Amino acid sequence: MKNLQFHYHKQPVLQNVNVQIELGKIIALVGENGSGKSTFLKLLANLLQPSSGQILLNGSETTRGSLATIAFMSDDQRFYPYLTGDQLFTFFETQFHDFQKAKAREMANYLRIDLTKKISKMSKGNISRLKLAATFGRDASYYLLDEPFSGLDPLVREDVVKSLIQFVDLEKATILMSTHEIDDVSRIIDEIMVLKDGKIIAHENVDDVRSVHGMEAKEWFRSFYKSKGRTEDE
Ligand SMILES: Nc1ncnc2c1ncn2[C@@H]1O[C@H](COP(=O)(O)OP(=O)(O)OP(=O)(O)O)[C@@H](O)[C@H]1O
Repeated sequence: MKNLQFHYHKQPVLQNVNVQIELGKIIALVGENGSGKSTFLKLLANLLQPSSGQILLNGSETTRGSLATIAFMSDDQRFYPYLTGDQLFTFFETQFHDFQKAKAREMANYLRIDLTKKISKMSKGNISRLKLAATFGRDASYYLLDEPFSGLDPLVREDVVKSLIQFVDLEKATILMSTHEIDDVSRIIDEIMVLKDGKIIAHENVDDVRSVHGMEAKEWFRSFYKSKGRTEDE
């Protein structure tokens, strides 16, 4: 991303965002409510257009065509309510050439989802799990996940986090996920990106955080965010 800006009507939401996302990484996108995480992911997924600046994928600007390499999981809970899980997978097969029903079913099975049930009758946590199986059923290069753990209880989150590693070829793909649950993902992430008031205020490699600051990602994030808040408020 080069000098990316985004406004909703006249309200600036993202300002001067310059980041580079490499393949083969798991990245946590963190920041408080309203900091712009969903907007950022939607811009990357080409679902919103930047007000100015550029999003480059392998050196070229993203287009509708490049969506083929990007699998986006939204945090919208109103998700195809009239379909069953199985029908959803059949629909996804018609929408995405890289969708593999067998892979999606395997992940759904691992996450213990009843695919014969209508989505409108599923709990919030089960809808999140189904959305994950549908997203990772695709063979994409970039998986953009908006709050993938919303509605999941802590025990299930552990399984979900494990499945991320199991069902993605991390030699070839990147997972960028917004989360409020940094504790859950701190064991698997390579990088942490911090958004505050529409600006990326840090983008750190977790190994560097350990070696330079002598802290785990979650401790570093807490102390960093607090100190940033104080400096800006003063
Ligand atoms: N459709 C919209 N129209 C107008 N403003 C919007 C719209 N969607 C989001 N916003 C505003 O953009 C800003 C960033 O919202 P966004 O949803 O990207 O933040 P977020 O970090 O994902 O928040 P949360 O953690 O609560 O999901 C907020 O001020 C929000 O009110």
